[in-house]
Amino acid sequence: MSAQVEVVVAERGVDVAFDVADGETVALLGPNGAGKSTTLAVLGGLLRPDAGRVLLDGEELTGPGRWVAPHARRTALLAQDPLLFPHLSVLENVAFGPRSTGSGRRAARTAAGHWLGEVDAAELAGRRPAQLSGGQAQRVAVARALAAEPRLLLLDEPMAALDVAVAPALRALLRRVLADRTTVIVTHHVLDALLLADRVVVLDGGRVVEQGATADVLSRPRSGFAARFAGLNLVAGTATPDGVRRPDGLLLHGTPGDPPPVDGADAVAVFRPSAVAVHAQPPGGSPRNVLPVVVTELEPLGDLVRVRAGELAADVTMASVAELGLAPGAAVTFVVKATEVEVYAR
Ligand SMILES: Nc1ncnc2c1ncn2[C@@H]1O[C@H](COP(=O)(O)OP(=O)(O)OP(=O)(O)O)[C@@H](O)[C@H]1O
Repeated sequence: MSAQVEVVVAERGVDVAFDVADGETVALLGPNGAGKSTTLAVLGGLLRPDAGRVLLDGEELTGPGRWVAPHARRTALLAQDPLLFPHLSVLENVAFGPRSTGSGRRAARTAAGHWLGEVDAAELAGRRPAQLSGGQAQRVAVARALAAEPRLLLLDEPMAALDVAVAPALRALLRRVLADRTTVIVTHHVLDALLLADRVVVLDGGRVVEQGATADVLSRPRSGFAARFAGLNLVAGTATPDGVRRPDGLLLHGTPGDPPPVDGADAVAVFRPSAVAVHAQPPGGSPRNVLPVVVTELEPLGDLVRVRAGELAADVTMASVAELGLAPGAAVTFVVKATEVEVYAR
C-alpha cells in the first residue's frame, strides 16, 4: 500500500505533503509543535483537515467532500500508551482488531493467537492488562495493531513510555514486523529513525523542511533540527569557493560534499562534535577553523563530555573540562580542521 499525504490544518499552522511508498517506513521528525501528531491524527481519521487529501493506494480517505471514518480506514495507530481494554484478556484484546473488521469470533481468536506468537507474547494470552509490565503491554498492543491487518500502520512514539532497558527489545521487534509494512512513525529518538525508517520527513513550524533516505539525512543534514537529531554540528550560510560564510561574516573552510555547494548559494557546513577541539584562547596562526563561542551546557556522554555552545557542540574528555575550567558562561574557542568539515548545497 502506498500513501499520498497532503495535510492542511490552518488553526495549527500545519501544511505538509509527503508520500509513503509501498512497504516503506517513514519517520516524521521535528521539534515540539512541528505538526507530527497533527499529521498522524489526520492520517488515522481522528482529525479532519481544512484542505488536502490522504490517498491510500489511490483510494481517497480524506479529501474535498470525502471522509472515511477512522474504523473504516484500515489504518492502525499504536501510541505511547498501549491503551488495552482492562476488562478483557490479552487474547481478547488482540482479537478485538479482527473482530472490528468483521471476522467471526473463532477466526479472530485464531488470528490473535498467531499475532501474539509473532510478538513473542503467546504465553501472556490469558492475562489481564493489569498483570503485564509496560514492555509486555506494548508488545500486546503491537499484536493488536497488526491483527487488524492494517493497510497503513501509524506509530506515535511507541517506545517513549518504556523503560530504557525494555525499549531495545521492542525496537528489535518493530524492526522485524515493519520490514514490509507501509508505516508512518513519529519519533524523537535517533535510533528509531536509524533502525526502523527507510526515509525521514523533517517537520518544523508545520512545514516539511527536509526529507530523504534516513542515512542521507542523518549524515548530511540540511536543517538545523536534523543535524541536532543526528548529533552533528551544522553551520548555515552562503557557499564560497573554500567553504561557507555565516551571515555574521565568519568563514568556515571545508571540503565539498554531495550535493556540492554552488558558489554564492545557500549551503551548510557539517562536522562531528568529536572533531571539535576546545581552546581557552584562539590558537595563533592556525590554518584551522576557529569559532568563538560561549558554553551553554555540559552533558555527560559515556566517558566524554558534550560541551554545548548554542547550536554547536564539542566532545571532550573530563580532564579537558577540568583543565579549561569549562562551565556555562565560559567564553572559549571551538577549533575544527577544514578536512573534518563537509559543505553541502542546501
Ligand atoms: N488539540 C489541539 N488544538 C489546537 N492546537 C493544537 C492541538 N494540538 C496541537 N496543537 C498545535 O498544533 C501545532 C502542531 O502540534 P503537534 O502536536 O502536531 O506537534 P508535534 O510535532 O506532534 O509536537 P510534539 O513533539 O510536542 O508532540 C502546534 O502549534 C500545537 O500548539
